[in-house]
Amino acid sequence: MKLRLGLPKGSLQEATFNLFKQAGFDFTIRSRSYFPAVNDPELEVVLMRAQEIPRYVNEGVLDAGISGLDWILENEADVVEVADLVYAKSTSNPIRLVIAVAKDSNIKEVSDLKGKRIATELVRVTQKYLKENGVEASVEFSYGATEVKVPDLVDAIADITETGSSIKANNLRIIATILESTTRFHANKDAWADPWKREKLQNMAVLLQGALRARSKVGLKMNVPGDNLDKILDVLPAMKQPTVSQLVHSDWVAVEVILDEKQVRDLIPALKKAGAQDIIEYPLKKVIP
Ligand SMILES: Nc1ncnc2c1ncn2[C@@H]1O[C@H](COP(=O)(O)OP(=O)(O)OP(=O)(O)O)[C@@H](O)[C@H]1O
Ligand SMILES: O=P(O)(O)OC[C@H]1O[C@H](OP(=O)(O)OP(=O)(O)O)[C@H](O)[C@@H]1O
Ligand SMILES: [Mg+2]
Repeated sequence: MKLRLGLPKGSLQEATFNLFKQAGFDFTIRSRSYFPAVNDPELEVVLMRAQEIPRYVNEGVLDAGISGLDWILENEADVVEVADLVYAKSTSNPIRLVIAVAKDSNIKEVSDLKGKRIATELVRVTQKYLKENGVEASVEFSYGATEVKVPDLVDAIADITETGSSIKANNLRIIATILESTTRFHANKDAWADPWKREKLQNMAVLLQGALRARSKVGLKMNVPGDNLDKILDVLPAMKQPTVSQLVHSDWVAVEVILDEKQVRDLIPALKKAGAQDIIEYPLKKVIP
């Protein structure tokens, strides 16, 4: 038995391949081939556009796939969400589908879009949003490079923003957020109903989530004179349960803890001050609660 999996070409490709690698799935792409080789004989992988993956998952051509929530909604794909994977092209944050206008435009809010022209790759999602807000406007499909169409070709755009640099570079101003979107590991309903496929999907989800969770965390290990242990435990973040082990032939102990990487910069000097020595920090590949 094999699970047929669609992975995105384009914006999400590199980040997706990196995440899968960290999760233990290694892909090799031969040039121009859309069928990467993978080190898991239970997987059959197809590279496709993110726009189309939810549709093919919905239709059962693929058992499962990776794409953004934006394209799942745009395709009105009735799929099972196996895992919400919070990563995008260049960050680990959700992205936003926003409506933007030229900086000096007199369009200030959604109601000002009445009778205006809006270009977007996500026509249905945009139309639905305008309808919910009681605004009648003309929404036209854009193949991409949408930002450059304002103000000469259209009055506004609905486009993805991640770092904000495209909005800034094109002198645009955001007037509304239609949707926050993250990357979704989603499956076909019949595939989900198949016990073997469901278990495979769930196992993959654990590994993928574990890999993502590990990215913001590190391990910290140190040696501490037994007398200083209480002081050290006071410094360490309260909700953590450090592992304390006795060093052989010594009254020193080793303390080990997993914590958010962003805490480490303040913590290491404090630990040193409290008497810790031989402090090491190491990266983690997976964290499974
Ligand atoms: N920074 C980003 N810019 C655009 N899309 C992003 C970004 N980060 C994540 N995504 C997600 O990637 C998918 C975009 O893929 P899509 O195939 O529409 O375009 P693309 O990969 O950017 O290709 P193209 O270069 O033709 O625009 C969407 O689901 C979107 O949510
Ligand atoms: O906020 P930012 O980090 O700048 O990212 C958002 C930009 O990235 C995407 O463009 P893409 O590279 O897919 O090109 P496209 O416009 O041709 O789709 C998206 O459509 C925005 O233009
Ligand atoms: Mg794009």
